[in-house]
Amino acid sequence: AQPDQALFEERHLRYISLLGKGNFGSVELCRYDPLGDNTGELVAVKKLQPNKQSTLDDFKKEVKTLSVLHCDYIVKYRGVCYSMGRLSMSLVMEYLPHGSLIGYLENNRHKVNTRRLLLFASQICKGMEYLQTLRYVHRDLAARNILVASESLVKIADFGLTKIIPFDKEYYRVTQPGESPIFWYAPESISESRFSPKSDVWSFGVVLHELFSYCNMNSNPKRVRRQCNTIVVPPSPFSPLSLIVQGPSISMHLANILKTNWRLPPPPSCPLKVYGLMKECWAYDFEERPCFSSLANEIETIMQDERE
Ligand SMILES: C[C@H](Nc1nc(-c2c[nH]c3ncc(Cl)cc23)ncc1F)C(=O)NCC(F)(F)F
Repeated sequence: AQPDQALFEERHLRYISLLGKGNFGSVELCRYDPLGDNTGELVAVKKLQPNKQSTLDDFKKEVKTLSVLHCDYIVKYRGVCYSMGRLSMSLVMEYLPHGSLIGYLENNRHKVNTRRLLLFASQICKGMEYLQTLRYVHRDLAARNILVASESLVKIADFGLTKIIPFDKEYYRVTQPGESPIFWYAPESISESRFSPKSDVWSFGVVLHELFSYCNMNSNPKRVRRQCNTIVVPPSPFSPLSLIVQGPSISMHLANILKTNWRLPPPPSCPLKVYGLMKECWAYDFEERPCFSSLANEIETIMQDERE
């Protein structure tokens, strides 16, 4: 295996705790301790539980994707660990002790001012800009999938839904959409399962909203299970939906209100210029949405003003 494709021997991977679960399997905190003296490094190990949603093939694609990404704003790939012969494999990544953005912002609200939120936003833009140079669409950009490396560094993680846009097309069309984070989805992704760099920009607008709401859950959209089409949305910015939506399907309902140009209102004490950025990302027509490089510039300009 190539040097960066490190091979981790299962017998030296010591389980410490469960970090979280997704619709693919789980991520565990482990210590890779070949010397057996607890001096080994802490790693995050993603184990696949193949189910209807995700297969070993999807997982191998996720490993392949992460292994070629080298960017300060993307969680580092460490290698793989095979068990049960080569039947099952785990993805080994760097462990970031501050955890995901959601928990961090809820617990450190006092420590995080507007400038810090804007710094995080510009880092996410730069990570996404890098991803797009390789023709990847993330498809699950959300605060829950951003990790906090330090008080001044965040990284994009969870490439489980990431796809490569074919060389001869400008977008990726998904055939069997599984459980969809529709409140982070652009209209064209909801109604046509069409994903492009501009649909990631729409999701980035929702991440901006999460950042400036300090991921305060009761002012945040929720993930809904597409299958059930019946959810109870607690009173939230999606208030037109804060009722039991049944029948034709919540996603068509959402697509319709987005068409009427309804959008999430600005989070409390969100700078107007930042809300302006969100609205740019939420242009109904994806051609009108900015690209991540221009978003990064606009954010840096607002950061200057915040400094004065
Ligand atoms: C399913 C896993 N969930 C969680 N992971 C961690 C975590 C802390 N520190 C970490 N260091 C490296 C990794 Cl890969 C995860 C964590 N904390 C809480 C979780 F619920 C996950 O991957 N979530 C996506 C993202 F990584 F973006 F947060």
